[in-house]
Amino acid sequence: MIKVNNLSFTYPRASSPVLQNLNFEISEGEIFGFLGPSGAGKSTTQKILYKILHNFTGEIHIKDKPLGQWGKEYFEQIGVGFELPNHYLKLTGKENLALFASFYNKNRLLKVTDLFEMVGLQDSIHKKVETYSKGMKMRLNFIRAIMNDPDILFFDEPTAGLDPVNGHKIKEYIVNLKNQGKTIFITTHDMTTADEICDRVAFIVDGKLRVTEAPSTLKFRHGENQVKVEAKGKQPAKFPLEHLGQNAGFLEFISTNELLRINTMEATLEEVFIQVTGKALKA
Ligand SMILES: Nc1ncnc2c1ncn2[C@@H]1O[C@H](COP(=O)(O)OP(=O)(O)OP(=O)(O)O)[C@@H](O)[C@H]1O
Repeated sequence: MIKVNNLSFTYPRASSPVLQNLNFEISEGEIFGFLGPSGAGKSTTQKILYKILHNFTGEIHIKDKPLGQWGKEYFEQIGVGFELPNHYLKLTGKENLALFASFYNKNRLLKVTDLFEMVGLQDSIHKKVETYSKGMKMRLNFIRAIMNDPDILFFDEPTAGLDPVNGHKIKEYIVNLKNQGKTIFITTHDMTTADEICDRVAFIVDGKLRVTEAPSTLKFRHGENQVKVEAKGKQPAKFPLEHLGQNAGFLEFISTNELLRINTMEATLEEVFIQVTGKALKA
């Protein structure tokens, strides 16, 4: 769905590139996450993909067509959830969406009342956005991004600054979109969000991609290939995962003790990020 080859980009008047030879692909129906510290180049990459920034080098194909060959019809195919919602505060929620609806082909537009209902804002549809909380603004931002029923969605830090309940809701909506077959590209600092919803993640630091992989694969590869078994009144014991079913020590341990917990010793995504990049993500 999205193919990026050797993408580099330098801001006008900047002395060095902010993106250097990025290569990645995003398949149809996939949630792909760009993880990296502040200033790594996540938003810049997305802005290039949604055609706010031009003059990049390298090749980008969207639905097998070079990005440069897409005209205005491209904006019917994509939806963008910006990091900082830029709503018209003096207008109501409904009026805000109506304004954006005018940019799109009417045939593809989803019903406004359905959208508000979907994110639990039906009671606030006629209220001015200045009265909305941050979580409500983010939900409005979310439905604005999907109102034209696009095939490809870009979300920049979709859960940033949200409380756990609102953050969870946004994650749920994103996963629902994936289940409808949408292709979703998110950027985030938030490892938990990435781990929970992304099919694959790419680590970006200083404009360079380090790894692109499924979170579960990364956590497993960078963890210890062991299980840790905890039992009542016993020191926790570790056993290699390989041939675990034939490991006499493991079998004896689990059959002769009152078990409390068995865990694989996989790394967290945050630990993997630090191992791979040498940097903490919340930099
Ligand atoms: N308009 C601009 N002109 C010049 N440099 C810019 C511009 N916008 C961003 N940059 C620089 O490009 C680099 C990458 O910025 P970008 O916003 O893509 O990072 P990011 O990974 O999205 O960070 P954050 O997580 O803070 O949003 C940073 O060093 C930033 O200062």
